[in-house]
Order: sequence, then C-alpha cells, then structure tokens
Amino acid sequence: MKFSLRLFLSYYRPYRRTLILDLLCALVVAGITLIYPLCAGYVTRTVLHGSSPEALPELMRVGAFMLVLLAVQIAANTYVDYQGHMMGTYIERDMRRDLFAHLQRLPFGFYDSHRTGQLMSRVTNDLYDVGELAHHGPEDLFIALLLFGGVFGVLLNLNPRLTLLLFCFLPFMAAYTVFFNMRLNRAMLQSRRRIGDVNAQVEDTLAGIRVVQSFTGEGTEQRRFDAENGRFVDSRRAGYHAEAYFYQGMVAFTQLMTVAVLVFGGLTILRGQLRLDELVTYLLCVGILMEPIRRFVNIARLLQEGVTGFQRFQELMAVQPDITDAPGALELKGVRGDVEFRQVRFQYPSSPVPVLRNINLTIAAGEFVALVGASGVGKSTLCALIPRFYEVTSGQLLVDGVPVDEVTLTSLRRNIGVVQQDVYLFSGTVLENILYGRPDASTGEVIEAARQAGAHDFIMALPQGYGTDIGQRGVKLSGGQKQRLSIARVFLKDPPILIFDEATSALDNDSERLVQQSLERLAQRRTTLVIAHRLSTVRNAGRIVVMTEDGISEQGTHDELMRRGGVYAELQAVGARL
Ligand SMILES: Nc1ncnc2c1ncn2[C@@H]1O[C@H](COP(=O)(O)OP(=O)(O)OP(=O)(O)O)[C@@H](O)[C@H]1O
Repeated sequence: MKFSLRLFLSYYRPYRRTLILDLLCALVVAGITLIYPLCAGYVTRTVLHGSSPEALPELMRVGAFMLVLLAVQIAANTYVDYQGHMMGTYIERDMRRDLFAHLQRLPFGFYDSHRTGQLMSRVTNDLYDVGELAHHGPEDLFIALLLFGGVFGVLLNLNPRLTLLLFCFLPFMAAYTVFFNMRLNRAMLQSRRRIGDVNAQVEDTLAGIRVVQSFTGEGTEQRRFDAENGRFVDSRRAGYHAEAYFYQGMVAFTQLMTVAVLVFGGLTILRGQLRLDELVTYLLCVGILMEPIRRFVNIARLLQEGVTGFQRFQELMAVQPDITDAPGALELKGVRGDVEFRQVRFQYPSSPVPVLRNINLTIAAGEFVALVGASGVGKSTLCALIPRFYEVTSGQLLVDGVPVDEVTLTSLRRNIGVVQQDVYLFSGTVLENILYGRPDASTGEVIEAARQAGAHDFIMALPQGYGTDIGQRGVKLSGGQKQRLSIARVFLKDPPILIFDEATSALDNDSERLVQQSLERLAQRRTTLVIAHRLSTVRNAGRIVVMTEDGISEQGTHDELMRRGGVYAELQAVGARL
C-alpha cells in the first residue's frame, strides 16, 4: 500500500507547537555547528598575528563566545532529545490507540484469516518504528539539510574552485546512496514480516503450551521457532550488510574529500590563492560534512523502518469492517426474544461451498430450543449469525420481527448472551471477570449472579474469594468452574436471548449437574438456543431442531423424534453424548 504522507502528517496536528519548537532548536543546533569552524579560522588568524597586543584579549573573547554557543547548543539539544522523543512517543500512542480501536471493530471473519502474533507485531514493533520516524525524521532531515547547505555555502564562499572539486564527489555519493538504500529498504520490509512471523510463532506455541507439553511437542515447536528466528536473522543480515556498506562508503567519501582538500588546498596556498586560516576553516567544514551524512543515513534507516511500519498500519486501518451499523440503524429496545431465520444461506469466504442452505426456523420468545446434529453441520455457525458475528450470505434473520442488519450492532449484541463451548476468561480476578457482563453492576449484583450460576460457593472457597486472580484464561480454575463463571457473567448481563454452546469435553458428573442446573436457571424467561451435546439437555428442551448437511431435517420433542425413528433417533443410538 502506498505511503500516505497526509495521514502520517495528520498525527502531528495535536503537537504542532512542539514540532515547531523542535525544528527551531534543530536550526539553532545546526547554526552553531557551522559557527565553530569559522571561530577556529578566526582563532588561527589571530594566533598567526601573535605579536599583536590585541591577540590575547581577542582569544579570550572568542573562547567566551564559544562557551556561550556551547551552552545554547546543549540547551537546544536537550529540548530536541526530550520533547522531540516525547512527541514521537505521543504520536506512537495515538496511532496505537486508533489501531487497537479499529482492530476491536473488525469482524470474526477478519480474525479467521489473520494470525494474532502478526497483528500484535503491528501494534507494538511497527508502531515503535513509526514513532521513531515521527520524532527523528523531520528533525534529522532539517538539521542535515541545513548543515549540508550551510557547509557548502561556507566552502563556496572560501574557495569556489576547491569546492567545485568537492562537488565532483556528489553524483557518486548520490548513486551510492540510492543503490544501498534500495537494498536496505527491501531488507527492512522483509525483516518486519519476519519478526511478525516470530511473534506469531511465540503466540501460537504459548497459547497452546498445554497441548505442546502433553504431546511432548517441544522439539517440533523449537524447530519451527528456530526456522522463523533464522529467517529473521537472514533478513537483518541483509539489512545490516547494506547499512554497513552505505555508512562506511560515506566515511570513505568524506576522507577522500579531506585528502583532496589537503593536497589541492596546500597547492592553492602555495600559489597564494588561499590563506592558512581559510584552509583550517575549510578542513573543519569538510569534517562537519560527516554529520549531515550520518543523519542522512539515519533518516534512510528510519524511513525504511518507519515507512514500512506505517504502511502496515495503513493496511490494517484500511480494512473496512464489513459488519457495521446500516445508515439510520434502529436501537433494539424492549426485546421479547422472537428469533426467525428466513431462507438463510451462509458461506464462509474461505470455503467453496455454503455451510447453511435454506434455513427456515422460528423460535418464539421464551422458548428453549436444543440444536443437535453431527459435528460440522453448522450448528455453531447458525448461532453465530444471530449476533451478526458473521453476515448471512442471503435470506433474512429477524429478532422480534426486525431484520438484524437494520438495528445497531451494540443494541443487538446487548440483548444476546453467548456462553461459548470454549470458555474465554480474562486474566484478572473473579470479580472482574463476572463484571464483564455488566461493568456498572454492584458487588451485590455480582454475588447474586454468581449464586444463580451456582458459582458463589466455589468462589468463596478460593483463597481471596471474588478477589482471587484466576490466571491467564482462567487456568487456575476447573472446566466446570470456568463454565459457571461464564454463566454468571451472562446472568449479570441478563439478556432476553441466550445462545449456549454446551461443552463437549467431559465434566465430572457433579460439575455437569451443576452446570446443567445453572443453565436451567439461566434459560428461564429467555429465548434459549442450546447447541446440545447431552441427553439431559435435549430432554429438557421444549423443541429439538435436528440439523444435517442439507439443513434442518426434523423438529419436535425428544419423544416425538424418537418415535419418528429419523436422524435424531439414529444420533441417539450412537450414544448419549450427541
Ligand atoms: N471460521 C470459519 N471459516 C471457514 N470455515 C469454517 C469456519 N468455522 C467453521 N467452518 C466450517 O463450517 C462448517 C460448520 O462448522 P460449525 O462449527 O458451525 O459446525 P458445528 O455443527 O457447530 O460443529 P461441532 O458440533 O463440531 O462444533 C465446518 O465444515 C467447518 O469446517
């Protein structure tokens, strides 16, 4: 994606004042750097006329003047270092805030095709580089241009012929810079991608560390990681190679220029066309040339890293969430809980065939419906369509008779509670996790929700009760406890529509009974759609909806469906767990 300078510059807007002061200080730093060689020339001239009684006080005055300049330069440099860096950090923070907010709006479909580690790398590493560019870019460029222009101005003024000789080096320097910068650019882009892969690998392995260790997969993971890590080193090697050649080439050019100045400058003095003090100023100015060159090299590096980082930021920011509020979307209020699928068809973008076809299903408010069917027929997909985690490919989905794409996403999702099969808890305390259901709830309400979910007693038995830290993703809790916490979260949210994906993993009988009881309490007075895996659940259901690959094949109560001897009866014959 093309680098958008406009978007990049827009992030400077709140910090215009700091930027202007930063550039002013940079101007001071560059100006004073240029004055030093002139002072050195002046001192040489004064010393050459050493017999004059004016020489000593003159030297003192120049010394004092230079000390003042030094103090001003240090002050200006300190501002640039501190405020400039802070400005870069604020810009980095603002971009990171926007990216995080944007990422939170992107739908499930986006995350199906992106690795979390890669995304994390963009939010952290890439934006760090952009922040560095935001700070050093304008300032280094400004100082480098001023110094470069200033030095050549002084040189031209001192001796145009000698300066023209130096100009002969410039085309070679420019060609050299372009050549190595292109290589550096490629290598840096590559290394950004590679570090993203390394991050993704770490994230994958650590998120699944329990699986890794139980399958003793450490060796495989290490090999995979080493391969990614090695590829990162290769890309960095290419980058540093280009950078080293670039930098050393520039040093060589400057040294060659110094030699040329010494030889031709000496000859010019012999011909009486240049004074010794002028040669001193001249030589020091050529020495200063290294400074803008160093800064140009730095800008080149910052540009490679920062621009690629920003392009990757832009790429993500340009991804439009395809599930959004329609213009004029309504607020869904006072929901009764009727849910209706009308001729719904759904196909995942990555899949060649639709998962759901011809789905027609009406669930009345307060009804308890169990969804059963073989693995992979699309039960979870069907449920994911109700809160618009995915958009139907065709057909219509209605809540209380209103198409879900005509209401705001927030009001729709506020009215739907989802208990996922694979419970996700956040690291933090029990209290924080339950409060996720309704952040403004009182502690009393949280405790009541936990009681309803059958979680209060085990919570009280934890070392710090509701203040107990449950570890990352709730690792310190059992499967049944996690389930009940996630149910408490939904109790607190108190939505009129409930989607419950029953855990397929075996809970012990006691836990299963407790989860079952919580579910029954939770389902009261709500429209409930359960992806059922247990006989006890389907027996309790007012209606069982049986799904096959061709859609909904039969509906009815347990007894009706058993008598019918169809797909459901067959499923039951396979075992109590569906
Ligand atoms: N995010 C996705 N992207 C692409 N295909 C998907 C995605 N999620 C599920 N599928 C595919 O869609 C089909 C239905 O999956 P779904 O999870 O809805 O089935 P299910 O009936 O709930 O299965 P289970 O009972 O095993 O959970 C499967 O073939 C699955 O491979």
